[in-house]
Amino acid sequence: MPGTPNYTGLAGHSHDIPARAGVLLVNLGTPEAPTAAAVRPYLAQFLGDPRVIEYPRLLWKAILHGVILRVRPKRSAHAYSRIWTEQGSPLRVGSEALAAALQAELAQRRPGPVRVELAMRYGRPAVADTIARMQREGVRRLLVLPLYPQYSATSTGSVFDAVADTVKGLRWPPELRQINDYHDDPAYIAALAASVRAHWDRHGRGEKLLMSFHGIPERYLRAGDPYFCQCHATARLLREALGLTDEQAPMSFQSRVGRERWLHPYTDETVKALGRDGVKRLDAISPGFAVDCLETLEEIAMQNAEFFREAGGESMRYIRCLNADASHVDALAALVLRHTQGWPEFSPGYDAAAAATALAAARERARRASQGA
Ligand SMILES: C=CC1=C(C)c2cc3[nH]c(cc4nc(cc5[nH]c(cc1n2)c(C)c5CCC(=O)O)C(CCC(=O)O)=C4C)c(C)c3C=C
Ligand SMILES: [Fe+2]
Ligand SMILES: [Fe+2]
Repeated sequence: MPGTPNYTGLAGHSHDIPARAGVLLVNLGTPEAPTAAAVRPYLAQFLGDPRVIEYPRLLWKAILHGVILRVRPKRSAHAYSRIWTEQGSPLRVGSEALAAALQAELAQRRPGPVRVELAMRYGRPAVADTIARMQREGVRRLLVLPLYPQYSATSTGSVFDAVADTVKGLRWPPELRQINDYHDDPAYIAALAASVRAHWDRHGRGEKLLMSFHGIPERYLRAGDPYFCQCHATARLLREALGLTDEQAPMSFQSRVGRERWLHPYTDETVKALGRDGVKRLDAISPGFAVDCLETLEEIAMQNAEFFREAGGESMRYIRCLNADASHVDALAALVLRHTQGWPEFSPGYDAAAAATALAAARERARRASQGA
């Protein structure tokens, strides 16, 4: 029988629940509403993270609270209001849809009780709350999959911090595995290439395909962050899959904040230069984002498309992220299966019926205990 038998005589004790495996998808997080009041606490948590801003702490806290959090929330809220949907923030809606689709796919491919949950690094649902709840519900093995194809200390590394902090506080932490990155995963690259080809079939082919990745300060690259090289590797593999040259498919880095130098070339300068150089129809894709968000829908599809037109281009068409597309779900499911080898819940021969019976019995014992029977 899966799980640890309960020898304690304490009904509802944590041993009493059959073991299950969990997959925790983690994305960046997003404000609760497109308003300055909702954006402020989100930005305070995000920009207060020492993984994101590597700067002398006291000095940075003073700048953050004294200057940035007085100005930026209003500006960001305006940008969010341009992309907000009836269901809420695109990042949340897309991430939830992806988690649900992955849950369904894994349930089909594997016999065991596998739980897929979504947490956010900043805002809600918090990583700590989600892992603690999964633990209470019997998750004894946990795979953490940050929704960042390329590793950066600022994104993936920070997710691992949150996981480590959580595990420290648990009496009985789950067995833990973490996926660092999947920037060169063949199924992921194939899914990206297929999405570009589908776009070409529908809209015709632009003269160039711009691949824009989120930037980070160049200082972090020099300190050893592998992000820049992983972005280059993704870009090269995508070019190869599509049969394009560096010229036909340039890459760039977007979203810089502050005055220091970030990774080059910058996306805004690149689209302006392409427009000036006589490119008329430009395709753009963001292969560093699993799910569409402010940085793709507002910054690329709206802002940079406008920069391109102002510089003389005719139209820049944005190719959406893979979101909950079947090809994306298939790629992530295969990734999960590779990283969970040896876990009984994912292995053929797992007795799902026995686990379900044990779970029902444990629930019944807990119900009786709570009624004082
Ligand atoms: C100022 C430092 C920042 C670093 C370093 C950084 C790295 C980084 N970010 C992402 C992914 C996303 N970032 C998003 C928004 C966003 N990013 C920053 C700043 C840094 N990011 C800010 C201030 C914001 C908030 C919006 C704004 O005020 O401009 C998002 C979108 C969130 C959403 O709600 O839609 C994503 C996704 C990665 C992958 C990364 C390092 C590689
Ligand atoms: Fe960011
Ligand atoms: Fe941005």
